[in-house]
Amino acid sequence: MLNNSSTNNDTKRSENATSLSCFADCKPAAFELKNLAWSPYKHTPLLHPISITVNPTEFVAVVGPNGSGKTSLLRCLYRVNKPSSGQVLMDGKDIWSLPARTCAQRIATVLQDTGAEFGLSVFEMVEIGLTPKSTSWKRTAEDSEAIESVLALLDVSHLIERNFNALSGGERQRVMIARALVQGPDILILDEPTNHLDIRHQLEVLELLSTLPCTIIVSLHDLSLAAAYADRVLVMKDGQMQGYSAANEAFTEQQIEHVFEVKTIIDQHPITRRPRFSFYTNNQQD
Ligand SMILES: Nc1ncnc2c1ncn2[C@@H]1O[C@H](COP(=O)(O)OP(=O)(O)OP(=O)(O)O)[C@@H](O)[C@H]1O
Repeated sequence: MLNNSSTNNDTKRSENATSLSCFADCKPAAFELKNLAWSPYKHTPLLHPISITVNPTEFVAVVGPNGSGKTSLLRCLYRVNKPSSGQVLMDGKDIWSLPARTCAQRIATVLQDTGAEFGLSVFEMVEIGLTPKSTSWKRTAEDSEAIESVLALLDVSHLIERNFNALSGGERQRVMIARALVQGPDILILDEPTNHLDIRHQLEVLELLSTLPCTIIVSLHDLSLAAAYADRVLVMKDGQMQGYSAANEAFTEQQIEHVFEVKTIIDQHPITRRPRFSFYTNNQQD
């Protein structure tokens, strides 16, 4: 977490960075959203002005109900949704003033619902992650080694020769995360990466992400995971920012009722000491 365990996080991150050669040149990016607003319509705003900063190596979780604007916001950050007003600055430069290739080299994404990919194998799918930074068409021994390392980290080495299209949803998701990691990005943006994962893999993936040396912005539906692994949490509702604070201060029972329209009891997990959420509806009260 941001305040009380930043030293532990830094140690874990640097240990992991040394074990992943693809992050050897990582220069974690700072992001600044300056009154960023977006809408596909002229007069109806979908994302209302948001101003936040994300520091290099920070892990930011974006949470909010369905339709609150999480994906729209992430699409602004990886240069797909052009702001209607305001700016997204990466290391002080407006991403729309930078060459697309620079953004593609520095930013890796893991998006929802990856479609069919022309019958490529798992190895070939992950190899695509090397494209933004590659200077030659020829695959080197280091490239193959990097691909094998990220597949091992995501627990999908055994699928290396399998057809990507024939994988389960959770297996595909882990392969797509491996593809983003092999790029060795300076900023990693993930849209609901734990959606198809079983509980063990949800925890393992979040734990892995929290050790990476790059800046991370991830949308999550699971508030426990956001509270457990993020440094800061951005809470969204109806396209508006409701709060942006350290993960251990991000959630209160009143705020969850306001944003998610459910009741909650928040206490402390007896083992991990992290916030534990027990949700219920009005109908479930005695
Ligand atoms: N290109 C678009 N054109 C029109 N409406 C859009 C477009 N993109 C998003 N929206 C609308 O903006 C709102 C926010 O959508 P968004 O996908 O950002 O929400 P979300 O918080 O990611 O939701 P979920 O949790 O369901 O994935 C929704 O009402 C959606 O229909």
